[in-house]
Amino acid sequence: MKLPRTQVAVLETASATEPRSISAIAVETDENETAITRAAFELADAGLLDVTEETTESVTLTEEGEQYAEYKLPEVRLYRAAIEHGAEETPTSIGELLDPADLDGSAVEIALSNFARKGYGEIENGSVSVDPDQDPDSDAEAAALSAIDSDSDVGISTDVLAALERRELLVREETTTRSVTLTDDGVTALMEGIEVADTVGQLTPELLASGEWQDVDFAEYNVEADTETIHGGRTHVLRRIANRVKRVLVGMGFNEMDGPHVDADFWINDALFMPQDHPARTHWGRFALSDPDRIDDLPDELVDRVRSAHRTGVGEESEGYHSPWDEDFARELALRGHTTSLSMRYLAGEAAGDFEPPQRYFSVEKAYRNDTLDATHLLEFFQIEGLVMAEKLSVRDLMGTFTEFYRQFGITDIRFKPHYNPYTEPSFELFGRHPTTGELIEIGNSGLFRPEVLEPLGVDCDVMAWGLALERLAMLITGAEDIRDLHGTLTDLEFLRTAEVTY
Ligand SMILES: N[C@@H](Cc1ccccc1)C(=O)O
Repeated sequence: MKLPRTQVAVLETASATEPRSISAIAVETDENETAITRAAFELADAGLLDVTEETTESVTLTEEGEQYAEYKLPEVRLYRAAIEHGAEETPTSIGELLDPADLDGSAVEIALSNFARKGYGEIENGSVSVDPDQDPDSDAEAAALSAIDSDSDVGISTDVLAALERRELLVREETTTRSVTLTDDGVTALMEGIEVADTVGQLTPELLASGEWQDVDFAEYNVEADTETIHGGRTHVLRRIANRVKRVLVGMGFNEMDGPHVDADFWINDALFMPQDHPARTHWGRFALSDPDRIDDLPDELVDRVRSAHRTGVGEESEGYHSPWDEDFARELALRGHTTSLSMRYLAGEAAGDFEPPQRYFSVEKAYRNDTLDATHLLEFFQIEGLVMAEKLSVRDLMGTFTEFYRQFGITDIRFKPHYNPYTEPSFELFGRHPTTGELIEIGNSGLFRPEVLEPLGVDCDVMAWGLALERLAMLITGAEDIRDLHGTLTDLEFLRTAEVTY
């Protein structure tokens, strides 16, 4: 025999000798009672099961009933107080009895009417007289209340129950309990073996046309079943953080710079007073372009001033490198190794017109380095470039700006380490504490531009600047321990899907 799953479960849980309640079966089979009830009636129709119904009454005290169970009925309290006051001899005014009987408000009315109803005495013209032969200890209503209160509501007469119900001291409820017992046919069926019938997942035209739909068991929806997680489109973690960085910097009064990814070495390095034999300028460090491999249009006057800064320095105390300076090299094209090339173009008045202080600029753009790929280095990464041009700037301004910037991302533990850059003096590297490893990781580099950079550009005030790594900021924000989880060819999609960006 083949039966739907729930029916099989009911049959297997039912007994032939002892009625079992639907709710017990529901608990045991881990099904809901409605499904079990339906299955039980279907089995009863098939003659495999007997279903019996038993109606039981449950009685519960109302709040007032509970109160009286604890503090006695108002009429009983009135009777006791009256006896103590000697009201069996002389009628006592009600007023005098209220306090000793602990009655007030509506309880007074309740006490008086029930006192009279139960024949505890008489009330006339505001005075109470009692019948000394009454015994409130055997008050049936009081006894019933305490019996119900202590859950032993056996043997309470229906009259008393009705009276207490009228007084709204209790509520009566009828509950129907259904129990099942296996019939002989049920037992036989079980012994012969019952299989779980296949369930139909979808109603088809064929099922309808053949009438078969009436006999099949439809699968129930399981709204708690595990389902495949569907990942909707989502802005990349890094892009989200980049957007946030931009908003923060705009909020701090900065404008956004842009410029070429491929640029002349002049803007990437020479304008920055980077000696032409600096290791970062060798073919190991940079991605050079071969076609075209150089540009012609450089601002001639600036080229001359930069050449002279490199060769002999600027002003009185600056020396320069006293080495040859090759203009051809300065015209060579490469992917920018940092976005400080943009700062140079802006400071030179090349990009945003006349550049008078005060100015604040930033960019969140890609830089390219021929580094060795590892957990903290990528060949291309995003730099958060920034510059502030103003009359009087100090290291304090630099630190204050970083403190404020990182604070917006909830990062408060940042460290400054004196550093060397050919183009800034003083220079500082920045470190932040990784949230999961606890290690200090380098998050940026900064400083105040040297006169050898500023003078050729025609800038005669202070300029502080920095390059912060967006990916390192992202590591601090997301807890990523490997930069390659965030971007590159090995990104961990699961990490990106679930990464929490908190700030
Ligand atoms: N260009 C530097 C960052 C920097 C920019 C401006 C001033 C000082 C430092 C780097 O890539 O590390």
